[in-house]
Amino acid sequence: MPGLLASMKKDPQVAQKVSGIESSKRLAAYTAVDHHIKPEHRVIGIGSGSTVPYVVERIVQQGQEANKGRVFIPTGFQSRQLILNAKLSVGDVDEYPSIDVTIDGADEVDSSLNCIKGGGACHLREKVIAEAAQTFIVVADYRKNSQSLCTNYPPGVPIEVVPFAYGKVLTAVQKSIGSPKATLRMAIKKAGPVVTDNGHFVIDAPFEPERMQDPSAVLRQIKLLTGVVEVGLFCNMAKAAYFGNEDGTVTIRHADGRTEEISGAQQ
Ligand SMILES: O=C(CO)[C@H](O)[C@H](O)COP(=O)(O)O
Repeated sequence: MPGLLASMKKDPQVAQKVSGIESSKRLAAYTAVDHHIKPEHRVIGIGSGSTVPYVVERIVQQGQEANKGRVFIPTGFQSRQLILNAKLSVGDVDEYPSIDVTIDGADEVDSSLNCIKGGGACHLREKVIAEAAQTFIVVADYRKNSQSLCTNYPPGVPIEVVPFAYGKVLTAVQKSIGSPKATLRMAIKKAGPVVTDNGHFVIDAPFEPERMQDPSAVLRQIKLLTGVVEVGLFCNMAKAAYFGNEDGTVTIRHADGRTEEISGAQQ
């Protein structure tokens, strides 16, 4: 899509909006790093997506001394490249099963901090790295801040499946789980389906927002289907979510129900 983005950016109004969204992502990421990546943290999980590069950028700004002796655990190919390009040390969760803090993006976050993740098809590793962390923090722009899941993210819930079982799982998701419009995610610059970093396919399952009043129940139902590897519903996992706003403020929602509006980090 780079051609489309380039032509959109030529329209001044669209260009302003795009750069507004980018600066909202950066604001959320910088503020979350300032609040949660402390000198004593040695093992840090790095998520995937377009907001996370700003997380790595801010961590690099903490300086070589702060990052000496730290190891960064990626959630997929993209975040591994980010870590390597930033000249930070990379590790894997099998060597470091206990992570101090993981910071990751999200596709949608509800008022209880339940998240839809997997827009980049990385949600299996993302969930492992989030679960391994003592503190899991979400960073996103204001568009992801929602009351109820499946309101602002039309593709719905990403479901990673083993390839040979996709037809059976897709039919079950459509007919038994209640997502009649669920589809197999197709690749854009490759003929055929998206293949994850783990060699699996992804089904995107939109649900009515009412169904998402209890996302844990939907998660349990989908996870019980044989052939499902992981579901992009992250329920009761995040300690806080940071949303960058267009006016330069950051909305922080905490797991205990508190919400703060603060000025974003100095850039
Ligand atoms: O879950 C993810 C990838 O699997 C991403 O964290 C999610 O898609 C958010 O990405 P972005 O920061 O580009 O909005």
